[in-house]
Amino acid sequence: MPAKIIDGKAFAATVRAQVAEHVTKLKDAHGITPGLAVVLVGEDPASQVYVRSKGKQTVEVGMKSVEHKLDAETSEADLLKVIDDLNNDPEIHGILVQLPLPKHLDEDLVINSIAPEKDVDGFHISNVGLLGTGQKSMVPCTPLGCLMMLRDHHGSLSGLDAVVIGRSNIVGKPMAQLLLGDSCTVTIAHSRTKDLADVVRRADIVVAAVGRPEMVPGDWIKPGATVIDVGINRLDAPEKGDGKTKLVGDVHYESCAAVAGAITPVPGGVGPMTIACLLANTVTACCRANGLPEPEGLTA
Ligand SMILES: Nc1nc2c(c(=O)[nH]1)N[C@@H](CN(C=O)c1ccc(C(=O)N[C@@H](CCC(=O)O)C(=O)O)cc1)CN2
Repeated sequence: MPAKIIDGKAFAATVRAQVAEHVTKLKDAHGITPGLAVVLVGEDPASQVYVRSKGKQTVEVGMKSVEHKLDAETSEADLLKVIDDLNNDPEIHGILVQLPLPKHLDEDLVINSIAPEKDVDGFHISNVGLLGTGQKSMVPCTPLGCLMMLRDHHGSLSGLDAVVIGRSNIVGKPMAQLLLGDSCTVTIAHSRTKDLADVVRRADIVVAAVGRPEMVPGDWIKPGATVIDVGINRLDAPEKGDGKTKLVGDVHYESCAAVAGAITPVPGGVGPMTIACLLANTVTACCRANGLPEPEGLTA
């Protein structure tokens, strides 16, 4: 039987609708409008697209959107000043600094200068520690989106064998923590893992987040397993015409879909969930800041 395609685009639309509903309640019952500030340093083309999309979707769900676009040579001191002002702005409940940053800026220092309660990316060391110890935190958006899709597909994840391929701070490590929190047996695999194919073959859930185009072939996948593809790799596609490109994930879609029970496509899988979860995190941060109940089902 062919794999079920987990439609991240449609799922993200339902998350945004839930966010919009909660935003309306916050405005009507409490006169509060959640506010999200996005900071972009430099002109990376992909980052510009993502930041534009974040601003547009923030407004669409009824929240306040603020964008700070700084030039590529911005000094660390100037960037930290922007963040400090946002930390102290009562109308801003969420702050995100788009990554990657230009090389001269210290990413850890910048992220850790965001007030942890406004860190809607969940990258601040305090949030990392809280998540790692099973306490209430802000949860990184991409892994949160993956978790939502997995819970929706499986119901309970308890006792399932999960392999996360990739050990980044943004996806691999928090994804593993979230799966552990849902009582999976978790393995984090990476470029030095021995017998990677055999490790992956044991998994009921495979999350591929290595950033290597189509690295996981179908014969690594256990029949019926769920495959979550976090990779977004742009490749040349001469077959589509001169100068054309295509997006592929970290798994070889056709061969994996032939064996898996369920799979996320690229594009239209995990990617759209990243921004939907950013909006969800902003509402959550706003509720926490105002001592109000958080929306159900939008956090880990
Ligand atoms: N501060 C952050 N920086 C970055 C993050 C992040 O979560 N926080 N993640 C990525 C980029 N990203 C959001 O910022 C992001 C990536 C991809 C998508 C998406 O919807 N992708 C589409 C395809 C888009 C295309 O055509 O290129 C899809 O997969 O369907 C949304 C957000 C790095 N930086």
